[in-house]
Amino acid sequence: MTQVNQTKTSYGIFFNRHYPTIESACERWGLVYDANAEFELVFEDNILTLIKRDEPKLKGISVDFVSGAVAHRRKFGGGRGQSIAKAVGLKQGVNPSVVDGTAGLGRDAFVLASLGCNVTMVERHPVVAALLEDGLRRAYEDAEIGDWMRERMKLFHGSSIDSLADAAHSSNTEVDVVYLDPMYPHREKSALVKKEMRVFQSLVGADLDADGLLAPAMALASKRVVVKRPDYAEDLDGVKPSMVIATKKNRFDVYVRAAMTA
Ligand SMILES: C[S@@+](CC[C@H](N)C(=O)[O-])C[C@H]1O[C@@H](n2cnc3c(N)ncnc32)[C@H](O)[C@@H]1O
Repeated sequence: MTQVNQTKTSYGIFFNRHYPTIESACERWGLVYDANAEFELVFEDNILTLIKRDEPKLKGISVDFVSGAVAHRRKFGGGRGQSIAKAVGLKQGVNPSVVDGTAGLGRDAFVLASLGCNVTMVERHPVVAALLEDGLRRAYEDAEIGDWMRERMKLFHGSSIDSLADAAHSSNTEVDVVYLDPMYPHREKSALVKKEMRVFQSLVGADLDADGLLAPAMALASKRVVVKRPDYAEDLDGVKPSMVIATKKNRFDVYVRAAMTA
């Protein structure tokens, strides 16, 4: 079962209008046919893929939790010793519930879910949400990971700035951690940015309103807010974190509200 809450928006995209599967996916996500659109969605080998039409040599983007890089990381990536696991406060006997307020391609959310967290992903871009829904569909059906994926990973389509604040007002269910990884304006020349990231970045752009995420995240999270930033970035909304966990190129800024208990 795909667990998706949909908000209708309208976004122009190119796709094959004679292919019912892709037509219905586009209709579901409010993606309207545009012959001159910069991006194309294709559905091949049971996978929805995004292609940048003026750079056909760049690999398309799709969400694949079953095989490829994220599956490899699940098996060999260092488990709860990883920096992201420490940042959200995963320790023996503690499986925090997490809202990932900037889901993107769901990689960080998947790492956390595979380590035992219940993760609700929030994504506002309709094309990214469509790719995530497709990745979840295949993962939910998979013999190896399907059972726990259906239990632990959900998708919500909408803006976190509104939905986190709404959830905080009306919440009966406790959210331990809000995780944020907004797109940061890249300082490297675009040719140096990894090819796949280039397609993704040109699709979603820089999240210039990211500072507005911190206050609703702090209102919702009962234990902590974790913000992933490039090492050279300033603090989100100018607010100093309680602690910082540094990795090679990034850091996790942790805003602690309460101790993490089982
Ligand atoms: C850098 S990507 C996140 C990558 C993700 N951590 C991963 O591991 O794949 C940022 C994503 O957050 C989304 N986003 C930014 N601001 C948002 C908001 N206020 N509400 C919902 N989604 C948001 C963007 O559309 C983009 O897809």
